[in-house]
Amino acid sequence: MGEEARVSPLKNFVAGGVAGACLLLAGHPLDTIKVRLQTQPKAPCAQYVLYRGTYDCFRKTVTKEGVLGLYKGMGAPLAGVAPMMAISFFGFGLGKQLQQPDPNKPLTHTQIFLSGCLGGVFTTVIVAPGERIKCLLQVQASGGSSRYAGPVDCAIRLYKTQGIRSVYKGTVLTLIRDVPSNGLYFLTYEFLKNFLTPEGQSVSQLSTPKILLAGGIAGILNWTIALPPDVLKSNFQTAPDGKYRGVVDVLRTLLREEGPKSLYKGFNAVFLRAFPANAACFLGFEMALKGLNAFAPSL
Ligand SMILES: CC(=O)O[C@H](CC(=O)[O-])C[N+](C)(C)C
Repeated sequence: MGEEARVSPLKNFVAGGVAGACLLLAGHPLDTIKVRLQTQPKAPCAQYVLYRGTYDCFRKTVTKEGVLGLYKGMGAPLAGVAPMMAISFFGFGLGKQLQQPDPNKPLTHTQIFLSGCLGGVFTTVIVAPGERIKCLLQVQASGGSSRYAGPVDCAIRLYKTQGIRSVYKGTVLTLIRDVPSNGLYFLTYEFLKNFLTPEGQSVSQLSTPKILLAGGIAGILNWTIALPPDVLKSNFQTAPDGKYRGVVDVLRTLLREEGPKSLYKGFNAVFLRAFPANAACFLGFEMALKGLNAFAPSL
């Protein structure tokens, strides 16, 4: 695919951390809205619905909790998203390196997709507990209760009451969400980078607007397949213990109670966030990588 430079999983790791910080700063407010919409209690009739949509949720959150309300639950992701993206980019780089013994031989689309999937497998170790804690905090804030004082308190209480299984509740759904979507994410970005590079130029010279465009579209496509399992995951991770017997049970219950449209709950918030957050993410990655290539070329 016209990739020229030697892939360094280590550089990918560091630059991926920077990418994660950019992703979070640009995207967390809309993530809060997404989780609140996805998990709001089912109302007996339209009149009693807590949030009528993305804008209504945004307005009510800001009115009731101030702008900082949109950044609720950011403690866990702050400690989680930068490492998560670092691991994701590392796994992607490692997957590429393992499949590309000769750096001059371009990888196929399938190989790039599989490299991205590897990143998704690696990240689940920290994403599953991070998402469990983040979703519980986001939902408790919208429900008006304050059972957990913060991410650390939440993690300790989950662990103390039901052990590590409770902290890792939702792991299978996290894998279902993140493995294929990670593959599509990186494949889309690499494909668009090559597609947008003018004939005879190097992909490493791609302009900032084109990087933003490729990153934004990669984010959108990633969420197109990640959203249905994400809805199931958010509901499963925030449900009282024993409410669902497993992954299939959440799916069946949601389809029975709210219909197939419920699998795309939070659609507007997700897609409003996906473009800017992932555009910022890939721009952060490319800038950090450039810096590393200049200051630590042998890393
Ligand atoms: C589904 C998801 O978490 O996507 C990440 C980007 C985002 O918008 O949060 C990227 N990645 C698939 C690499 C985890």
